[in-house]
Amino acid sequence: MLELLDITKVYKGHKRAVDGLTLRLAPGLIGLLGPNGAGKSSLLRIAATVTRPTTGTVRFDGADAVARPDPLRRALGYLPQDFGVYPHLNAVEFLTYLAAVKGLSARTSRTQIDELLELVNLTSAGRRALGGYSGGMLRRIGIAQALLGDPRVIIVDEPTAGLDPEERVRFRNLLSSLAATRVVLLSTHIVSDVESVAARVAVLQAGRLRLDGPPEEVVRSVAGHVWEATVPVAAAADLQQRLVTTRAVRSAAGVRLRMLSPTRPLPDAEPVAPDLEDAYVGAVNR
Ligand SMILES: Nc1ncnc2c1ncn2[C@@H]1O[C@H](COP(=O)(O)OP(=O)(O)OP(=O)(O)O)[C@@H](O)[C@H]1O
Repeated sequence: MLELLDITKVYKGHKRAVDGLTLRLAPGLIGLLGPNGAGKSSLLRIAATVTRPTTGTVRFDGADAVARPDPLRRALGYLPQDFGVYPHLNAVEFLTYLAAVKGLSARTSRTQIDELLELVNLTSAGRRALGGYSGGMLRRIGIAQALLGDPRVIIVDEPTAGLDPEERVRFRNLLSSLAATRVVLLSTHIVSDVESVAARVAVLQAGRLRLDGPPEEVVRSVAGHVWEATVPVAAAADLQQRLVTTRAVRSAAGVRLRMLSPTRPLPDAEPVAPDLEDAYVGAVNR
């Protein structure tokens, strides 16, 4: 449905932010994971037709969406990382304005705004000026605006930043249910945002795809390479410098280190089953 084909993005005077990347998206939740600067936002801006790729093609339903972006724009809900609001408008006024920009009729807009405020749990705050909203509330308004017009393609850039744990779970479940019939592309550097809900996980590092597949398959990329050992507190910091560690948990006995290594990294290290966090750390350290 949405295809990003051999996409490269070079900013003036910079290295390649996206480097020859191909991603074909079908309905379902796709988690785009990557550390800061990996190129996630650049790729999402290209997919959302906000930026043009330096080279490469975006296709939507088979048609060129770089040359003719309107069909994709009409089908799209996008939450950019730096989403801003008009502080003097209240939520209903702000969403009404955006609904008009999207071309929704006044009646559809009223119904949808009521439903969306309910969905993001902001009905009672709908008439308050956005300037007085907390970071989490603004994020939820950002999510609501992305869903205006019932888009077939939903692109959300680090949508859980600033949400509290309860809101994160709510939001994960919401996107997961939307993904039953829609393309949902979500970027994050937090593995747990996508771990239980993504049908597909793509790991981006330095503008390139390092891993791409269903979570079970991605996890298999580090099978046999994950180890755990308890080490003295005094030795832990040095070992964490020398080894690729995916977790360090303090206990009464010392520090339980979880490490990635093709061979046993310490004499008393035990092999353990890998998880998505291990696969992610493995891919970005390769
Ligand atoms: N408008 C721009 N002009 C110049 N360089 C840019 C621009 N936008 C991004 N970059 C650079 O491109 C690279 C990728 O940035 P991008 O924001 O796409 O990564 P990211 O994975 O989204 O990271 P983050 O999570 O920190 O936003 C970085 O080196 C960044 O400095």
